[in-house]
Amino acid sequence: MKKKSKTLDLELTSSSMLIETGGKKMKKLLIIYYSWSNGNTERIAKMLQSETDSDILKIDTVVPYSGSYDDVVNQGQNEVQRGYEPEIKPLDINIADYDVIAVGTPTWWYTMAPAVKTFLHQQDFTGKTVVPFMTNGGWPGHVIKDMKAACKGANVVCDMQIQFDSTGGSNLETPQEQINEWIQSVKNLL
Ligand SMILES: Cc1cc2nc3c(=O)[nH]c(=O)nc-3n(C[C@H](O)[C@H](O)[C@H](O)COP(=O)(O)O)c2cc1C
Repeated sequence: MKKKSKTLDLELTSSSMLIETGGKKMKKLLIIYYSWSNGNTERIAKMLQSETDSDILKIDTVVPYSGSYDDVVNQGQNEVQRGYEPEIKPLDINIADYDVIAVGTPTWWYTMAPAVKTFLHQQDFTGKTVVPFMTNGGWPGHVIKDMKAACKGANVVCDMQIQFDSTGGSNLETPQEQINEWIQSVKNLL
């Protein structure tokens, strides 16, 4: 008797959950990004967050980059050339808890920022859907190709390149309409 009512409880819970989600089980989205210069990549990450039911997290290096913009451009070049992967701060999430992981990076010397490379190489993406997005100043290089190669096992979809101004500033060049279309395509995955 006791066992039967427990089963009924469970059935009621799952059917009310289905009603809440319009009869469709929603997939869980994590947005994780690195952003250094002006918060350009963070801006895009937050646009996606504002339109989705998602968790969002920023990647930080243990040792912060310091000096002038040009100092960091030079340091970044050196790190990219060496394939250096800086240590990143521990992340308060487990990607196993998510179905779709959107990963954002600025372009650093035609590839992803080194901190994002560290992150991608730390994870097991088997069975996950990964949405790579990047910002750049007009020289996108091979960021998306490199991100795809770094998250082995993932189903990589809806990749997006967003251009800001060529002086390394925060003026958005990609039309907002294109970004909205991309956000809609990510929503369609959920
Ligand atoms: C170290 C470094 C290297 C960069 N290399 C490139 C590049 O190869 N191609 C490009 O288009 N922009 C490059 N940029 C510009 C940034 O990708 C662009 O401004 C980006 O939107 C910054 O994003 P954030 O504000 O989120 O850091 C570089 C910037 C830095 C700091």
